[in-house]
Amino acid sequence: MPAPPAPLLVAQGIEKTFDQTRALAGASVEVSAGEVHGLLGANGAGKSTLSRVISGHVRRDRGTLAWRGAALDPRSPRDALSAGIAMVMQETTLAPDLSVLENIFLPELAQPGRLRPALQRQRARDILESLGQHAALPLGSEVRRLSAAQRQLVEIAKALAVDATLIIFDEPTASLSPGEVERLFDVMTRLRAAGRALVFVSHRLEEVFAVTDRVTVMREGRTVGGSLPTASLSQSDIVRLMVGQDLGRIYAERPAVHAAGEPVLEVRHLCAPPRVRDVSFTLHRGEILGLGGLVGAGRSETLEALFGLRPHSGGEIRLHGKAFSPRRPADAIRAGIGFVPEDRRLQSIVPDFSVRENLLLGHLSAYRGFGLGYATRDARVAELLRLLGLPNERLLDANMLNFSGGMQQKIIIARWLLLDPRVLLLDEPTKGVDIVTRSSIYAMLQEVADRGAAVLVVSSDFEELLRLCSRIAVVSDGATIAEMESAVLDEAKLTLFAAPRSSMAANARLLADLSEETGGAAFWALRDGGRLFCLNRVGGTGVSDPGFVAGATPRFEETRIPAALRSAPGTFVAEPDGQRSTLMAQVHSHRGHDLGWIGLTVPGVTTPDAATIVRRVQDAITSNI
Ligand SMILES: Nc1ncnc2c1ncn2[C@@H]1O[C@H](COP(=O)(O)OP(=O)(O)OP(=O)(O)O)[C@@H](O)[C@H]1O
Repeated sequence: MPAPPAPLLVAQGIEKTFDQTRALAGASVEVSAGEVHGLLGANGAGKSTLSRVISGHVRRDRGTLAWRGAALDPRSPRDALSAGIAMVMQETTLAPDLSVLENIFLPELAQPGRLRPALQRQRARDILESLGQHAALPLGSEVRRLSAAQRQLVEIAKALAVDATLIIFDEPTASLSPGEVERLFDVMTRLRAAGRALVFVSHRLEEVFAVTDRVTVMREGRTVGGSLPTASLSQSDIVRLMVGQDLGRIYAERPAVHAAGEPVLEVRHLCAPPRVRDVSFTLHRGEILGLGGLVGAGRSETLEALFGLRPHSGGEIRLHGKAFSPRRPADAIRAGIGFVPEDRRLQSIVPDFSVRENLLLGHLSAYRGFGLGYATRDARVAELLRLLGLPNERLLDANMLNFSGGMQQKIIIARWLLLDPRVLLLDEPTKGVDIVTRSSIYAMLQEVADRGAAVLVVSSDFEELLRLCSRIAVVSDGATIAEMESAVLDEAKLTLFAAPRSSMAANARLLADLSEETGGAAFWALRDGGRLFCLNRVGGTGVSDPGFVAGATPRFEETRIPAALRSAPGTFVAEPDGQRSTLMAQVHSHRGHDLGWIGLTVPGVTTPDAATIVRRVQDAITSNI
């Protein structure tokens, strides 16, 4: 990479204290045009505060800011915006009732002399075009109807409408699924190529390596490594800078073959409108089961229905073999179910309460005084302190807000552990949590499962699902479409299963058309080492396995590996029976994920035409996923 040009922004020795908390104690960062600069650090290191100082949301106490070589002193976000600095926050600041277009041009700065609506529309289209996202946003749609990823795109377009040169992204990937993350990275890469400077805050180190050019690492409010080229660093270099010590393995070793205990929670065809249509899975004693899928697929709503927060209108839930229909959370808690929701701040913590009070909250709501005796309870609290890595019992009386997001999350999980739950439901348990805390949360969950609880984890982080969970059930558009051992899955296969129903149905139709045109049998298969799993097979008579079309669970069956795949992929190869030949062609998603193979078995001798048709289907599938 060529040496970056003179820095656009230089922040030096920034200090900031909130009440008692010293958030920044000498933080510095330099950002140049045309780079993606990672801002890293453990929870509470001061990344957000530094970002907010630069973008005018927070006033610094001490230190200097320079922008294009001149002193900068933003007193408000508007000041920073007029200099060309914008921030895309974790919680978007959009007006939900206004349209996409109205939001993009909401800042007065974006409307010099007030652009006429037609011009606004054209300008918004140009901006989205420059991001390669012209089709991604309906300009007239109300922002409340958009997905998290679309709202983020509106924020970016809003920054570009005022021609921001520096855009700070504060944990932009926390609520996105892998495909959406890649799309965001594509947008960021285009912004960088256009000469803009980007600051990227993230706890996911694989993302940092994927998208940043340089990184600045913070610890306890200070910069401990400034503008280091990402390519010169390893993951352990970064962790060492972040926490001052090495971190062992992040994920505990999963047993290769899961010895499942008896079923604890059996969910059959659960329907909980509007999102959950047909969710089925079985959760066993002592296992960690993942519920994977895209944001909006209905996973959180499934957990809410199981915890009595959302009524279900159909299907069956069985707990320890008995029908279970919770009407309110207290029903679920009494039945031994704990729930860690996605939004810590809104749904979980009581900010003004102490850690002790927050810990005991589940206990109180479940038992109203008839639970554990004081002595037992205090002994359990002491044990939990050890599990939490809290050094000092006095911290129990500290206010919850004194702790970083990661520590708050551990306290919320511990709240449920105090009740010895038989089932623990967790929604995105490591969202916004740094790598060190994440690793201790994984260890906590493993310990809970080892003690015999059944753990159900919703996560959009596919790597986390694959490494933490022994099995994964994938939900797509409100229905489970696969439930299998993590060992036979990888990120690409999860991506394939999680794809929206509409694109999978379109793919099944493509296979059906292929069968019809060639008079053969088309199928889609995934290779796993020496085995081939057939996903859906479409025979000459039409769709024989209607899985993806009808919304039923597709059979995911092991099949023999055709000669075509063993000897010459991409060409027709005669089958051993001498009657048929098969062609196997690899399919990728448009983002390059390996999606396995499509195969076509045709009677007799083949014509080159069939191969051309296969290629057409292959391309069509690629653009669908
Ligand atoms: N408005 C505020 N009032 C009081 N304390 C605050 C405020 N904002 C931040 N802090 C505290 O300042 C410290 C640094 O917080 P900051 O959010 O900047 O860290 P961070 O590195 O962005 O953390 P995370 O990765 O968890 O987002 C933390 O101890 C936090 O509790």
